[in-house]
Amino acid sequence: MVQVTGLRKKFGHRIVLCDVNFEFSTGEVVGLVGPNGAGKTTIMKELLGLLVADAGNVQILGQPVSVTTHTVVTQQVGALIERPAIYPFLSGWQHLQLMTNSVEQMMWVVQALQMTGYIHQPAKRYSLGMKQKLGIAMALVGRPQLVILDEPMNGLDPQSVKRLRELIGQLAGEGTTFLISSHILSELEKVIDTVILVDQGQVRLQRTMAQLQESARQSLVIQTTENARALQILLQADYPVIQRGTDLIVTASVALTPLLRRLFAADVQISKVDQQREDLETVLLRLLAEGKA
Ligand SMILES: Nc1ncnc2c1ncn2[C@@H]1O[C@H](COP(=O)(O)OP(=O)(O)OP(=O)(O)O)[C@@H](O)[C@H]1O
Repeated sequence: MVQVTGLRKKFGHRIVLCDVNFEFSTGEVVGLVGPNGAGKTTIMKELLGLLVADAGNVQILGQPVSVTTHTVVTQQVGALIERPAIYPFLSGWQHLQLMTNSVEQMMWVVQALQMTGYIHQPAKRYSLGMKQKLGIAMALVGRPQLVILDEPMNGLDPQSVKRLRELIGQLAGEGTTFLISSHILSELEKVIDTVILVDQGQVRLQRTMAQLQESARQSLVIQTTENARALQILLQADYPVIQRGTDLIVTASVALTPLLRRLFAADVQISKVDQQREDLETVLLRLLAEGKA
């Protein structure tokens, strides 16, 4: 669906993208993540042919994209980059009419994003979240094959975030491909299949969620009535254990029974045992730090 090779971009003397390469397939939901200023929005703008590239190629559905060649973008791609472009005196409905002739599709998206109550009001009366939903609706209403969303959860209430997540899942199930940037990794990880991590204008890693889950470290959280003694027993037995507040954390995947047996043998009372797995944010931060090291 999307293929990016050797993409480079400078703003003045500042290198913002240096040799960006990635690709993904039809039906994938791809998360584009990275620190502030990493280059995510610049990559999205390059994909849409909105910025001149200094070098490299972008192809969508096998067709080249640049500032002068973007037929495939106008026909097959829906996008919301930074803030939605909204005309204050037009209603939400009139904005949707700019994107499609299909009343059926307009009704579908208004209902799906729960915008029925205000869709006929002038957009100047919309709140930040209402404008954001309109921007998302405009990206989706033409039922494009590829949808590019830059921080789509910005300004949305929890119910709308959930609704958007369900909608992305439903459309992806029907074959729509998504590229979504977000800093809310806890939300993003619920919907994406693949992560592309960008830092300082380079792709640091591209992994499927299944691969990341495999590399997520497990830890064991234990609470006892005598943490100091329990800590000593576990350290003596060479367990990698630290104390954090009232928790003892064993920072590796270990067999539970022998560990508990040691504590029972010393008459330590255990009040909680919990297996935890690193979330997406922790795994990515760790992989990024390991890569830099
Ligand atoms: N029009 C521009 N002129 C000059 N510098 C720019 C311009 N647009 C972006 N930059 C710079 O390019 C770098 C990458 O910006 P970009 O917006 O792509 O980052 P980002 O990963 O989307 O960040 P954020 O998560 O904060 O949105 C930043 O250092 C930014 O200051």
